[in-house]
Amino acid sequence: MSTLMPDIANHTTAQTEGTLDWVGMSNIEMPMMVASQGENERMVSAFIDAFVNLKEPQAKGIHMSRLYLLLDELSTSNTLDFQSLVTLLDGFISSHHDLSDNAKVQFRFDYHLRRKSLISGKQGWKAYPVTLTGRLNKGKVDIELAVDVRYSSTCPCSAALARQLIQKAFKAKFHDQDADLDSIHEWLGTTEGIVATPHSQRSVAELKVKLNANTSEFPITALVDIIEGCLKTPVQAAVKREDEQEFALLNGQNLMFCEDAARRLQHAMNNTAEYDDFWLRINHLESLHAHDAVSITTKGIEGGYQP
Ligand SMILES: Nc1nc2c(ncn2[C@@H]2O[C@H](COP(=O)(O)OP(=O)(O)OP(=O)(O)O)[C@@H](O)[C@H]2O)c(=O)[nH]1
Repeated sequence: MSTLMPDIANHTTAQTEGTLDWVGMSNIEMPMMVASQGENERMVSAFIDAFVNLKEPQAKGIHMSRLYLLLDELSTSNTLDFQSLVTLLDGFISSHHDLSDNAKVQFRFDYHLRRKSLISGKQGWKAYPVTLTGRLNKGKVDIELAVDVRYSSTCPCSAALARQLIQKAFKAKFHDQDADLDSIHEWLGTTEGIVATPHSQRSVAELKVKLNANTSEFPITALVDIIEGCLKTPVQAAVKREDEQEFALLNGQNLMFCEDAARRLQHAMNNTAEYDDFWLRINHLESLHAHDAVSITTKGIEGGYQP
């Protein structure tokens, strides 16, 4: 059947000759079974980019269907883990012999985890955006895992300014009185007492790590735990009032600029030996400004991630 059909990719030459760095498909939607350390294998709905280079200047084009069908095979008959990702990249290149010697693939999906409330013992789902990227460049495999974690950050400068206003209001109210404990206590529970509150904002920590060849399942939960453990104020799922009060306390005790958050995460990652390299970006989606406060850093190894 297919011999009767014109085969442009095989039987014509390029209108204009030239090699291309990447050719492929973007935003392919497929379910994928993902293997993540400590979790049962889980189906996710992935958006996939698949590319090979075109090293033959006269060839009309690559064979998109071959990349697609290799992804489809992974989706229907296999699990996405470190080894199957490497095999997929090998398949991209071996299905394009003479045309390609580099390949890359990226899977973007939300990975859901059950997370506990702070105090009440309730649980709820949180969705973590995950990006898995594999590259096979001149025979060298490079597998990278990235995860975004949302959290709350309260501005230390704003908190200090608010405290100053509270002190001022206190002096104005009680300067000419012998303050008794009960009336101060009552006054502190009013908006005249706590006359100002610091601004805080929803914030996003983006963390990318290079996985080494000993990896099998992806360490998604481990990365989320590192980020949430060091920043202390991740956004919550199920929240009762006691959880909200604890969250307010955690915010008050973890005042941070974007520099503070980046240094905390940098410190935590430097104390973790498992990853060959890391890159992180902290985004504070300011409520004081209409723009974001951002800090970026890396492990700082030679030939590694660039900030
Ligand atoms: N290379 C290329 N293919 C495209 C593009 N847009 C759509 N296609 C289509 O992708 C389809 C699949 O291409 P191939 O993989 O070469 O399909 P095929 O010839 O049936 O498959 P093989 O026999 O394995 O080569 C073709 O129908 C192309 O027309 C494009 O921009 N570039």
